Amino acid sequence: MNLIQWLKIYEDITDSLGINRNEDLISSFILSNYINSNENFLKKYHGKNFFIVGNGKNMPDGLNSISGGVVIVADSAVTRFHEYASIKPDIIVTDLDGDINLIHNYYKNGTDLIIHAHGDNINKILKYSSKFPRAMGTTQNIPIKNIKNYFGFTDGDRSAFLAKYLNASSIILIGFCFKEVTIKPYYDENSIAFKKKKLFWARKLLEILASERHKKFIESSVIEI
Ligand SMILES: Nc1ncnc2c1ncn2[C@@H]1O[C@H](COP(=O)(O)OP(=O)(O)OP(=O)(O)O)[C@@H](O)[C@H]1O
Ligand SMILES: Nc1nc2c(c(=O)[nH]1)N=C(CO)CN2
Repeated sequence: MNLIQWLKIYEDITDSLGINRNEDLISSFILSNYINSNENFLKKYHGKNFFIVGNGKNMPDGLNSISGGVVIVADSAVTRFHEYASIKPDIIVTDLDGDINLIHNYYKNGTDLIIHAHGDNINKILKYSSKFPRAMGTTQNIPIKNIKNYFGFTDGDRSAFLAKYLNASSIILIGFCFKEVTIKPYYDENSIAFKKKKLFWARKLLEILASERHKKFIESSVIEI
């Protein structure tokens, strides 16, 4: 995928979800003031095997498959990852929606952080991003200054696109369940419907990524793409 192809998909996603693309852009400019200006710290991950941990119900079933490699935990998946896994994530990819104290504790202990800017997390960026000065920033819109676009939409599929960008030897998805969304306590009917649409796009994007890697996308608690 290249940026032009991504921006076409992004247009389809934002149209289908009713997302304002200008607000996404404004959010990136705000985030760019708070964080690291380069991605050099990512070099150490080049060419490795990657395990991406999502927040599907089936996540605990897949955690045993992690052996060596780089572990990326997607946002709120950090809560059950902390409960069930005895290792620390190498990277957390977040739109600052997950447990901030837990994310900050991992960060203080060396976990790298990729913060995603979008139009619906501007308040969280203003409130929390100064706690993470060595984090990298991403956008789903046009990249600007120190804010990159590695492609992808939800924290989970964006993590997989980051692994692809880092030339991953293998990408294993754990805790990706497309049959049933994981409901957070504060979700109402509208947010459940919104989340289902997001997950639809996450799956579509992961299928595209799998086909770029000449892999067949087969749903299970451990998916290799
Ligand atoms: N069944 C599932 N329910 C929720 N997330 C899932 C599921 N299966 C896989 N995931 C992946 O886990 C990632 C982390 O979950 P999380 O609940 O933090 O979602 P999110 O992307 O931050 O969405 P939102 O900000 O809308 O809550 C998601 O981005 C998604 O890609
Ligand atoms: N504008 C906007 N962009 C997003 C959103 C969202 O709620 N609003 N959620 C995402 C992943 O969960 C990714 N991108």
